[in-house]
Amino acid sequence: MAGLTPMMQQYLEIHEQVKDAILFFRLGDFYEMFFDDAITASRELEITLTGKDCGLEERAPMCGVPYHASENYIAKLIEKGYKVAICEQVEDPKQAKGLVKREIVRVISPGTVNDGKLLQGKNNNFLMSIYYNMTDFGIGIVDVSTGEFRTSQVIRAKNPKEKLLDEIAKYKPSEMIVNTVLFKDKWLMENIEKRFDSYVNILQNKYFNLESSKDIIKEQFSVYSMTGLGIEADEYSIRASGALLTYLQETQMRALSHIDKLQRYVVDEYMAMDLSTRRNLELTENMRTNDKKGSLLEVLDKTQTSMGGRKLKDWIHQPIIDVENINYRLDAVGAILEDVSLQLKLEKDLKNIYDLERLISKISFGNCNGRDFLSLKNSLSMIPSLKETLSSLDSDYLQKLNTQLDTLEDIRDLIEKSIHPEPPISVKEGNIIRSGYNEEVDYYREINVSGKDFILNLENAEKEKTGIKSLKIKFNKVFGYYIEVTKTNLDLVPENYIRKQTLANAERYYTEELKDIESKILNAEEKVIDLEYDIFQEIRNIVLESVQRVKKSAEIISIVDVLFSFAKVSYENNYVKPIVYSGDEILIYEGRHPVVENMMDKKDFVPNSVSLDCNDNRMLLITGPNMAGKSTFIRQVAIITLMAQIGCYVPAEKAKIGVVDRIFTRVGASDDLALGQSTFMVEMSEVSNILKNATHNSLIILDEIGRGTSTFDGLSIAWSVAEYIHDKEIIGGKALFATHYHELTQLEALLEGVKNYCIKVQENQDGVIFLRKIIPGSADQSYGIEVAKLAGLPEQVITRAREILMGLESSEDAKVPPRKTKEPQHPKAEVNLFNYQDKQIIEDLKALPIEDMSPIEVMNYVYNLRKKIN
Ligand SMILES: Nc1ncnc2c1ncn2[C@@H]1O[C@H](COP(=O)(O)OP(=O)(O)OP(=O)(O)O)[C@@H](O)[C@H]1O
Repeated sequence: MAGLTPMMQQYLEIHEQVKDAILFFRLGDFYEMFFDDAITASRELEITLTGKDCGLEERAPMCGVPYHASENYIAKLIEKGYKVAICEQVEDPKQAKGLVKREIVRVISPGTVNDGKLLQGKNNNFLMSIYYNMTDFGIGIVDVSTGEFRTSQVIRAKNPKEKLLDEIAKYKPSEMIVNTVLFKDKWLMENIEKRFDSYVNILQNKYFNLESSKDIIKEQFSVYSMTGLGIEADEYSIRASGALLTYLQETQMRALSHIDKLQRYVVDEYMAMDLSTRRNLELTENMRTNDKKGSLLEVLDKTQTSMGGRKLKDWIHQPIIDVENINYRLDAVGAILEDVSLQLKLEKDLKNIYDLERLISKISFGNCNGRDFLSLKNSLSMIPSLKETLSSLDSDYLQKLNTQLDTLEDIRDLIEKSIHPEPPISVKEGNIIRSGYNEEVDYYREINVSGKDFILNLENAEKEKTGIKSLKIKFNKVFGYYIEVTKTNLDLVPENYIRKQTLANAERYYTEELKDIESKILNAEEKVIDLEYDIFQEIRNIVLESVQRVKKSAEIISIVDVLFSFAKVSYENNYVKPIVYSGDEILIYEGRHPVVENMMDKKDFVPNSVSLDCNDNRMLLITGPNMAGKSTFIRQVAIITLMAQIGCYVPAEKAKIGVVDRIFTRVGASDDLALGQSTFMVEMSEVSNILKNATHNSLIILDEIGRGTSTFDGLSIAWSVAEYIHDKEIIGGKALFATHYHELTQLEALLEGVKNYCIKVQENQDGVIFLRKIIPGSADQSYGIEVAKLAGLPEQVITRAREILMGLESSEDAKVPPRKTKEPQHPKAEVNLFNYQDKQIIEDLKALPIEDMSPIEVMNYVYNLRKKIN
């Protein structure tokens, strides 16, 4: 723009490259923002907005943040959903003639944060790309902070949209990139945007181009063809991965060398779960607070390393279905459990290992310092001991892992002998290379040290020579070394002193000798800092050649850590090894809910057994009063099954688990008002998803479906859903069905696979006592009023409710009995429950051949009747 200052012109030109980001423009010790960015940033970060002369009549709005504190500010903007482009000075401002060269070095978006404040407390930070074409899809996922890159594809799935949502739910990425076909799919986009708190970028088709994707994949992973990665036949994986890499290259600018391995996985090799099942079972987050507290993850997480913590979360979200692999894991847990002293030793070894995955990516990115190298060395030093422990454990899996575990002694020794034991934070301050590693560094350091001694000696000599006792040799950045003499001693100053500066009370001088020493010292100081920096970079490059080895060891350590965690939690909570096999049965003897149990005194939790199969016991109908423990029981069956399938021992006395391919849950009123749907609508969509996707091998958990609508509608729906799931021709999977509709218990007599169970309560004169024990049969009462009493409803309301209930249960025409209290303001208490007077209806009802009618016919009749009387 004409009239603009050159710097402002440069600013605008650079901003053109990243129009959608806030540009952090490096100016000395600050990042400055101008124009609209400044207005946005000052508002969002609550920092002062000023103005800068930009060559135009009006000053440009401007605000800035100090470089050293920028991480916090960037974190804040990313959290609020902005992208930030970092623009650095690429030449030394002191050396530059005219305008300093600047360029964007990185664009940070929610999915590409690699370290710093935003990652604190976060287990992962996924960026996901999706290539979707209505029937198939491919995905690529990367955790930029560790460099882990995965890809998969699903071809001609029965319900590709649901399957895609399941995969997104597995990772809950911070950011997604999607192709235009997906963007145009209104239903999918709406669900993605509403269900996931993710930043969505729509990329043009060229990003997903097959040929250019292959090229960029080959380049990134150093392979000659897709065969080397095992994805030659996976067109959709290639497209999604290609787009992901292109996007990363465009935004990250700097080397992505830490992303060096592509992991292909097959979606169907894992148990599938949709987002609401993950939420309902509170796998990694508590449903109400959205944090780890109160989740299965919290109970199982005894990992000692951050890598192990991430791996555990990954395993919980991806239970496996391969029986052999599950048993491999279970045997390993057993081996660790068997020997308590080895378990303790393992804990100690693991505890001292830092996050190798993040350390190595920090080193790849170049934002590392001497302390990171020391952490790396200290962690690697633990590997020999870890190997020794593993070799004593009697498990094929652990032995296999141990043989693959590289001790990386060469790297450890290199760091040991080269890096200073107490390096500073900055790599440009010196003191980063250990003495004795490099002769040149030692030589200059010696000059530096002895030079400072020379200065002291010179100071003493000059004091003696001149007789000025207060004479001092000092140093400052502007003048270097100088001799300072107070005004009272000026007459003693010898002739060879050359004046440098006059102060109010003193004069400053230098001598030829002082200058000589100074130049030696300063040169040596500068030299050694530069030299140390170069050597540090050389060491970094050597370490980088072993990135793959470090990552492999990190992966193994993370797996060992999870297995250790399973053993520790099983030991502390008395979990047992389940028998996992590929049959139909789920038999749990005296099972417990791991999270509910953990929240109370353990002895107070009442264990319960279950027997499910795909024949006579394929649908268990659980009735029982409110608060009896129905939801806890049915969820615990799902959680125990899931725990077994991730390779963990289970909270029970005995368990035999036939692996399931999916767990479905429809639990309680998880109304999603944010989704703009009513409670009932959400419930029905979830049920619909179950009915469309469940198979013979699925485990289905239904908690009070139909509750969100009128009793008859709800009962009819619950009834027909139960029939549909029970039907072997359609689904025939294993199901647990908790309900308050006592009418449903009639199904036991009608369908061969249905069994009734209820939860025992005891009555006494004060109300009910919950025994929490599940027994065969159906509950006779719902005890809703007793529970309401326990909840503290006023006595008057409770007494009146009992009266009404008795009236409803006893009187033929179900009238609400009159109130005994006199409350004149209110309408008369005598209300006809159904408000029907029509004698004919009563006659019809009396004549109804109810014994010959099926329950559905009865319900339809009642339903129509209700319509009539309304
Ligand atoms: N087996 C058990 N042992 C001990 N306490 C239990 C057990 N099961 C459940 N509880 C306790 O009872 C509370 C209520 O359980 P839950 O929500 O499962 O009941 P519910 O029958 O589903 O109730 P509602 O029908 O009102 O939803 C739980 O929060 C837990 O504290």
